[in-house]
Amino acid sequence: MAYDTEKKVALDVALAAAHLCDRVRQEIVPESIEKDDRSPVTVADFGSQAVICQGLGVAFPQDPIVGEEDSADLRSPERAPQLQLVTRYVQGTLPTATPDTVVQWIDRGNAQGGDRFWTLDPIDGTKGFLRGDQYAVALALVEGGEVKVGVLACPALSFGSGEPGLVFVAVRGEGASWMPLKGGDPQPLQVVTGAEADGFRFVESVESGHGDQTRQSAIAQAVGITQASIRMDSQAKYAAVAAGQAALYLRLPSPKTPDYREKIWDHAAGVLIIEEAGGRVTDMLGQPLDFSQGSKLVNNQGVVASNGVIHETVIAALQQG
Ligand SMILES: Nc1ncnc2c1ncn2[C@@H]1O[C@H](COP(=O)(O)OS(=O)(=O)O)[C@@H](OP(=O)(O)O)[C@H]1O
Ligand SMILES: [Mg+2]
Ligand SMILES: [Mg+2]
Ligand SMILES: [Mg+2]
Repeated sequence: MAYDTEKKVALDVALAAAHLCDRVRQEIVPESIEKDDRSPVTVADFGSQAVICQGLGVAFPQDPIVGEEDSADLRSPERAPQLQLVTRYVQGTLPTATPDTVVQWIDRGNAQGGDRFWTLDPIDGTKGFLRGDQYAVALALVEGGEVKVGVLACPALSFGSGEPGLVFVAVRGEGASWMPLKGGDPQPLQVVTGAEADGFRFVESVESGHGDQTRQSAIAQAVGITQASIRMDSQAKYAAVAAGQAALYLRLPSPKTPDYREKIWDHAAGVLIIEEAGGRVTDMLGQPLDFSQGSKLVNNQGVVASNGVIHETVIAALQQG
């Protein structure tokens, strides 16, 4: 099968990183460091990026990695205690890790892209991680501008009464599946198509600054979704649509940051998982997301991810107002 090795390696490294994040949250109250853009990062974000970049570097030494984090925020002398703590957690997976190797591994994620590259969000939804809510380790392989492999590990996510901890994986053309993080048989993922729109739910961010919740509710109502939204952090929202828990994920530009361009690592894995589960993902104009322009989706604004069936109706509603 195509991309068999990539899929296996991506799953292995994402699972190792997800266990690291889970351990951090079980064992300490992670402190957040403020980055230059004032967004938070934690020892778990750095540890997750180190573990994944180390593993990808061994398996695919030629592949660039476009990752969210950068070790510059850890290298200053006053951050030495945090770097020690990151190193201790990385040693849980890679016993020979030292502060020096950890920063080198993290900085493998500083690449710009290319024809074939990986994109990594070591913790998507850091605010959710800090709050004790949803977060995801998100890893995707992009080739020729197309996402080919996507993995989302969601340590806090469960369906119904199941135990928390799920992983989602897709390979282009080969479908999408999920399994428990602790192991088990893969189960196919399929978007919801059967019900009438008034039985559908939609998902949106917890953080009001990452979208336009007023407009998102209005659009959902315009397409016949009458129930309140499910608010969830991270690309767990994509997983919810792929698994049929919701029919629609809306992420419209926030009125506070109207010119914001989405980062590729916030979407690549989730997009493929929904597409391979039978759904559709575009920007708010109905155009495909363009992953060939570096670290940002410069050619797109807003994200509409759906079960496919309602997609055109949603885009038409957006064009009306
Ligand atoms: N203004 C604005 N508009 C849209 N998106 C933004 C914005 N600012 C930040 N971000 C990105 O949001 C990522 C988390 O998105 P979520 O949908 O998970 O939001 S939330 O977790 O509910 O807060 C978050 O990813 P992480 O940093 O990995 O958590 C950011 O990349
Ligand atoms: Mg993110
Ligand atoms: Mg992140
Ligand atoms: Mg972040």
